[in-house]
Amino acid sequence: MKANLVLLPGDGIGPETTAAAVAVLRAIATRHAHDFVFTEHAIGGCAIDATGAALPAATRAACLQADAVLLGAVGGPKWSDPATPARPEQGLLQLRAALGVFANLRPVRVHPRAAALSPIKPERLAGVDLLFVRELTGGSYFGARTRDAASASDECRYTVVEIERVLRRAFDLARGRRGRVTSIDKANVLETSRLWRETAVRVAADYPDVVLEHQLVDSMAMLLLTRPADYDVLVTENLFGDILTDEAAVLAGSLGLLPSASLGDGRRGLYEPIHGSAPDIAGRGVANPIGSILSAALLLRHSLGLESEAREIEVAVDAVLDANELPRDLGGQAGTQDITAAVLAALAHSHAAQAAA
Ligand SMILES: NC(=O)C1=CN([C@@H]2O[C@H](COP(=O)(O)OP(=O)(O)OC[C@H]3O[C@@H](n4cnc5c(N)ncnc54)[C@H](O)[C@@H]3O)[C@@H](O)[C@H]2O)C=CC1
Ligand SMILES: CC(C)CC(=O)C(=O)O
Ligand SMILES: [Mg+2]
Repeated sequence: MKANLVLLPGDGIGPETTAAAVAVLRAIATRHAHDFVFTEHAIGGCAIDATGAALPAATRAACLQADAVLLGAVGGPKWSDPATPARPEQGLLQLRAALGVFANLRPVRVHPRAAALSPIKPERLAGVDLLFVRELTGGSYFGARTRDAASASDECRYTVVEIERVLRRAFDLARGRRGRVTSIDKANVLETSRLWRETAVRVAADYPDVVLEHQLVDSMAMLLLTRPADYDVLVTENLFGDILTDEAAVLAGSLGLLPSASLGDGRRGLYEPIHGSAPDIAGRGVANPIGSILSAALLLRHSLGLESEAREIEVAVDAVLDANELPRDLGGQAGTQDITAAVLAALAHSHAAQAAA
């Protein structure tokens, strides 16, 4: 298969973790005779430095032409001064909107090796297999902002169309899983959440085979850590999903492990680990690349339809953790390149085993 893949390494650890994911994609391409053409573009702080814009026109145009986009992370202290007019994070929001990727899938699985390092009791982690579906192009990240000397505001606005399409995506995904959707809102206070809940009830009528429950976001934040195995698909608005998924990383053992796929109506997607640019460890070769590598697996699955290649990567990552080859955020000594080399070795091992069979 020929595929045009745009790489946006971005800032901080983004270039380090993206290089790891690209090495894995190249290995998969070689093994399966796929023709993946990689083109790199700037986004975020590095793009501001180079062009003055967080999402340069050339980057935007390339992404709109791509089969899929793989992003590292954006942002960092250099561009965080409140007086800075261009924000790296704004470039990412603009890209998500331009691509129309309204559904951000964030799977959370708990590998036993990582679970042993989680602060959560092991018996609570048994069987945890979550899929967050976070609304990605609406809500307070995209509402009008105001600021004067004495006050500031961020509008949170949702249309029925925006809510319904992401809920339908969650219900569709639940059908291929354990058939349970938990819709998370703050309907006891927020009008957007009341609209969200009403819409969820209406959409659920079209999915009699899927069980819908509602959960208020504050208690959900607690239940996620106390009863994580009780949940299947969790769907929520942009801000709540951003926060709850970083919290869910505690279940998995580290923020560095979790991937994401951002999808719209078509096959083109934006793939990125859920973590940020981690300026505290950038440039030291210690970032955990697994979130990026697993995002590459999601790219193969969702944008290119290469399910078995995606599974190969996921199995290889599991094999590395099984072998106790752990990055520093999981208490080990392995650097970014060590983990990358270990995943490539696990892939080569499985390819050799397949060839011998
Ligand atoms: N998608 C994106 O591009 C995102 C960008 N950001 C930006 O990143 C910058 C830093 O934000 P923070 O709040 O510090 O969040 P962060 O996710 O970058 O880091 C939080 C903590 O997790 C650690 N961490 C994150 N990824 C890791 C990895 N792969 N391996 C090992 N440790 C890892 C970091 O070292 C840090 O201690 C900010 O400018 C923020 O706006 C934050 C989240 C998402
Ligand atoms: C715009 C991003 C920095 C927001 C974020 O933290 C995320 O999408 O995970
Ligand atoms: Mg986040």
